[in-house]
Amino acid sequence: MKIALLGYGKMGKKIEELAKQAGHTIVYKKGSSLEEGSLNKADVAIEFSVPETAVANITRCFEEGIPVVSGTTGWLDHYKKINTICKNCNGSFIYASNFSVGVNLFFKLNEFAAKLLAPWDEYEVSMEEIHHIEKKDAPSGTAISLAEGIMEHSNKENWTLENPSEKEIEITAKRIKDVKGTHTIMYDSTIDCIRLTHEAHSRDGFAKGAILAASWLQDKKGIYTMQDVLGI
Ligand SMILES: NC(=O)C1=CN([C@@H]2O[C@H](COP(=O)(O)OP(=O)(O)OC[C@H]3O[C@@H](n4cnc5c(N)ncnc54)[C@H](O)[C@@H]3O)[C@@H](O)[C@H]2O)C=CC1
Ligand SMILES: O=C(O)C1=N[C@H](C(=O)O)C[C@H](O)C1
Repeated sequence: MKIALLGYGKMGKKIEELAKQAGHTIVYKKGSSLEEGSLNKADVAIEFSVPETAVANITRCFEEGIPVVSGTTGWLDHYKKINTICKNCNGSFIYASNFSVGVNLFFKLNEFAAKLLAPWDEYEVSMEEIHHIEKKDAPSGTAISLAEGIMEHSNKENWTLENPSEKEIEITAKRIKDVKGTHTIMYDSTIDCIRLTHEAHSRDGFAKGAILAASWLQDKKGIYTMQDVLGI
């Protein structure tokens, strides 16, 4: 598979390393001060950049007819607009707040727990996410996806980073050197606490999942999710 990399930071470099090991070729790379190769030679593009440039990067791929997998977080206010552009261009697109297989299974466990705990009012749900100190957005995209999963199955209507009301899920975002991504959902009562945690040991899971999604998407048209890729 011929891959274009839009964004060449920690994730772009990790994807390059693992894609080459798996026999794929990188035909285009774009970072903030780097542009190498030709986007139109790619079978598929993988976009992990910054919130400010994600929409322009993804749109460019649609306009050039290149299927695109995006993992950049923090730009989702523009998700509807991107969907419309994708449809108008007859494009191919997958966004996931987290491409690791483990987190996508964790999303399912989260929904199961939310459904199970919904009738038990004595448990109050909250969440903690911990990431490296360079991370630009808070809370993480994964934490937002987890909160959305809880909201679908409970009386919670929103999430917040501070002073939660009864209808809000409090998310605590911590930034600690070198942490790759740890998400914990807590159901706390006066008697006990139930915790569900996913901890990434490296960025390999995110990168492998993005390559898998790219390979799955390259011959399809339309808008999909990582759940479609994994069939879960
Ligand atoms: N969905 C997932 O599984 C995962 C998502 N992420 C998200 O991916 C994004 C990138 O993460 P990292 O690689 O750790 O960040 P990073 O800060 O190491 O890299 C971002 C890169 O984007 C580049 N960039 C800036 N302007 C650009 C432009 N106009 N076009 C192309 N590239 C540009 C920067 O130069 C930098 O190299 C973040 O939003 C992060 O939250 C990170 C890990 C997993
Ligand atoms: O910025 C990161 O590093 C990560 N970002 C994603 C997010 O915002 O959820 C996924 C992962 O947790 C790592």
